[in-house]
Amino acid sequence: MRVLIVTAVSAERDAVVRGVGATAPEVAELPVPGGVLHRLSPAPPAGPPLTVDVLAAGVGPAAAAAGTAAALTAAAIAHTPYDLAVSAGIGGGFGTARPGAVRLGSVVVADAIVAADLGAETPDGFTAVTDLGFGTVEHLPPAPLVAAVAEATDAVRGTVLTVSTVTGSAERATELLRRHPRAAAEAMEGFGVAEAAAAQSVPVLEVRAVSNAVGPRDRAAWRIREALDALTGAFGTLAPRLGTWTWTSDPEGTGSD
Ligand SMILES: O=C(O)c1cccc(C(=O)CC[C@H]2O[C@@H](n3cnc4c(=O)[nH]cnc43)[C@H](O)[C@@H]2O)c1
Repeated sequence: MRVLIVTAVSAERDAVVRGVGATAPEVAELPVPGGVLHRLSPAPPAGPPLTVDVLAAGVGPAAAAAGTAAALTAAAIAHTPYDLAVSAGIGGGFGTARPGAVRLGSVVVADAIVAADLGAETPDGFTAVTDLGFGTVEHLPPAPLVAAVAEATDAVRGTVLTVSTVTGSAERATELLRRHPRAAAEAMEGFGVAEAAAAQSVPVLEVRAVSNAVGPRDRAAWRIREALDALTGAFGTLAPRLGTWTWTSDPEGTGSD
């Protein structure tokens, strides 16, 4: 079982490596085009041997897609393809101020990965590329895997939006929630990882630890340290179990929000 975990920045990669490394020391740093894979081999309680590679590919969906594609392709050429690609990092949580909503420091597992700003502005408002007849705006991680990961890590399940611009106003947050009522979090890379994975028929997962509320920009209120610690905790819990879970991918990679 081989798993590729893609983060945006090195602080997120290091948080994931600390979590996975709780049950396995890092065994290698391997160059891939545009980055370095940090390889770990956690011992699963059962099942086949597990290799986990962690890559910081850069901020935004384009960097995420480029880094993921490079790593997946290098592994496929070496006849050691990955079984799963994971987008991981911190993210903004929707409705963090509401009772019962996603809280700072909590973990979100995506049951849908949605490109929220891939489309066109029209006189009638935003139109997704799919409504213009192009491509896709959504990828669905395998439901059994999402359920297993959410249960193991006590995570919230919901749509995770991918945006190229961090939301900075209450109006934008409200508009995103109107279009995506199941949105639990937003980040900037999940859809890029998912597009690259889908191109090679590799299942995808997205795991986010909530560092801030989606809404009016208040960088001083971001709780990055707490979110990185939550990310470490989540991957410490789920990494050794990855090899014990089975899942089937959604061959269409599409669905409704
Ligand atoms: O300043 C630091 O120490 C630091 C440490 C780790 C990560 C960061 C980042 O700024 C990561 C950027 C990354 O975070 C995601 N993110 C977080 N909150 C949001 C949000 O509200 N909306 C969209 N994206 C968010 C995003 O995926 C970025 O790539 C800093």
